[in-house]
Amino acid sequence: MAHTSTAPLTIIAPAKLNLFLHINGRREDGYHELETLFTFLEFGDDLTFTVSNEPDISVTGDTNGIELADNLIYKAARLLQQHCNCQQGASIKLLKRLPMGGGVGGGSSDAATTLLALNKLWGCDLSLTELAELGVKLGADVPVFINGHTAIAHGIGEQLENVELPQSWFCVVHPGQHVSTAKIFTHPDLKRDTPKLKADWQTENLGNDCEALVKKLCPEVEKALQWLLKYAPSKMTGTGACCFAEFSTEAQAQQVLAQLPEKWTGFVASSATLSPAHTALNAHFEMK
Ligand SMILES: C[C@@](CO)(OP(=O)(O)O)[C@H](O)COP(=O)(O)OP(=O)(O)OC[C@H]1O[C@@H](n2ccc(N)nc2=O)[C@H](O)[C@@H]1O
Ligand SMILES: Nc1ncnc2c1ncn2[C@@H]1O[C@H](COP(=O)(O)OP(=O)(O)O)[C@@H](O)[C@H]1O
Repeated sequence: MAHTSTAPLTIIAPAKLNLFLHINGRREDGYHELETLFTFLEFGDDLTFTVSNEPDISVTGDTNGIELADNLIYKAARLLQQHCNCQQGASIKLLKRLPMGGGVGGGSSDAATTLLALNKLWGCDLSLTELAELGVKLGADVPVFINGHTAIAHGIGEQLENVELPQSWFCVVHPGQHVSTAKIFTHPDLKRDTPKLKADWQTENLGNDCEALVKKLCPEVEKALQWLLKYAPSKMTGTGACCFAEFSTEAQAQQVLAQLPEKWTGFVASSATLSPAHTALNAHFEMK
């Protein structure tokens, strides 16, 4: 049944990190075969949904110059509305914390949180599998945010194998450069020939196949990786530009963040096995 209250509901769109990212090959359609370990962070954008009985959809707040029709939040809402022939609409307000084009999946996470929240609020009642099938039309990263569990992704990122990892703390640094995912994936120098994982893989020794190319194209990424390396092993997430280091306590991660050069921004957050968006939605709808 549709949610009848029009009270605003705020749900997080969490960041993700790729704890490793291997590229195993390139398909004929240009997409790449990947193996990558996704974890969620307890840090992200906030989306506030107010449902209405008119079919209009608006997105306000920190839209950062993105046209409404291009905003992944708007695209996700329209896709669900059309798919379910839903007569209701929504106004959605965005509080942006995640750097755009930063490799922490902000746009994909915003899209996934929109699908998850409106599915409940409009009473569409699609399963997570159905939502993920809709979501992949918006981006290869959307299904992992719909699935909502720490996972290794195979295929182009849409085939998910849930895994359990101990909780860690991450210091994430954004070295101020925007990296276009499409530019990295179309670059002739990208490493695309890593063999598939063996059964006994260990996270610690696995890297990011985009890192060498992005370091060459974006010197600030190389500098951020070197800076973090003074404190702990450092890696880049996704196609960059954010870099991160892992710690066992919050205090250790905060100590590193406190030293961050002023020209960069960063944050500290713990990992979460279950996506904080799912946790928030489950808590809200169980209380109803
Ligand atoms: C590689 C990752 C790792 O998380 O990079 P980040 O974007 O997070 O940095 C993602 O899977 C990206 O997912 P997403 O950002 O949703 O990708 P899309 O919008 O579908 O595609 C952006 C561009 O990347 C290319 N692309 C994407 C995924 C993939 N497996 N192979 C590709 O070649 C597509 O050809 C497209 O030109
Ligand atoms: N709501 C949104 N938030 C962020 N980016 C968006 C959004 N809607 C569309 N985009 C577009 O998607 C691109 C990739 O965004 P993002 O997901 O932040 O990057 P990444 O996948 O590298 O983390 C942005 O450069 C922007 O043009």
